[in-house]
Amino acid sequence: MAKEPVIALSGVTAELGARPVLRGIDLTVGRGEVVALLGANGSGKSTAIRTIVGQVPVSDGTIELFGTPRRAFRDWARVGYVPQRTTAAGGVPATVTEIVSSGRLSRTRFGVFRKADRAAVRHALELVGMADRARDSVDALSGGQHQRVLIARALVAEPELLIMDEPMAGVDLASQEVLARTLKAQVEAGTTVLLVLHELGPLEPLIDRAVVLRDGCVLHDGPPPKALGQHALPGHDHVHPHAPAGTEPLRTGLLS
Ligand SMILES: Nc1ncnc2c1ncn2[C@@H]1O[C@H](COP(=O)(O)OP(=O)(O)OP(=O)(O)O)[C@@H](O)[C@H]1O
Repeated sequence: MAKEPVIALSGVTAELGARPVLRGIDLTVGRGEVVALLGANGSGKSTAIRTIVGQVPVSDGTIELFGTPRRAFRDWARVGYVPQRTTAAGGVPATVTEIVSSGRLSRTRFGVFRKADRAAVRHALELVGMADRARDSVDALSGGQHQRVLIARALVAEPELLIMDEPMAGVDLASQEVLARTLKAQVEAGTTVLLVLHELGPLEPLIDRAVVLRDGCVLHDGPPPKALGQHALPGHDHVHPHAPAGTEPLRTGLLS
């Protein structure tokens, strides 16, 4: 790859419990690239990105971030992470501003917020269209609004690399549009993006490359599938509407 790799996984294996979940993953994301990680439920997509951010230990292989072995990497302010959506506050009452501010701590000195940090929080909330909800409790938000707050939290440190786990899952259409627009602006500004998706959907125009996992292995690494959504991918269980009743699903896709 001509571009400097921002993420480089080589032969990565990982187990959860006794179960092998990643079985030798190679994955490179170059600077400025937008890579979608696709695959059926349970294929290991979340686990793959959780190894990158250090939440799942690796039993073999290597991971580098910005050319540095993950274990030695300390510059986490360069990385924005949006986990698979759960309640950010976990039942603890927190305001939208508090959640987003927590993403800025890595840029502060000893956690002291200066004017520029407060401006960054405001700006991140504006980017995702949530500035008018800044003082609200996150408990009062819809799923889509919640997701916008998590994305603002990831953007507020102005990361060079964004890693997102299913950012569009359970998100209403209005929020999907806001998120697609926000992401487009980030990509145009040169941010590198690795994101888990179930289908390309509204983000399709932004995706440079798709990596498809099956059973913890890379099945495809190349241009995103054309005819969009899951139908384009081999492994998709697909019954043709005109197929005779009782026909076995045609296994053409990767996603099911
Ligand atoms: N904490 C855990 N302990 C044991 N097994 C787990 C754990 N978390 C996930 N797994 C298993 O690991 C496999 C991969 O899970 P992972 O969440 O990485 O898949 P995924 O491709 O992201 O799926 P989804 O699209 O459903 O999020 C699955 O079979 C899952 O059941």
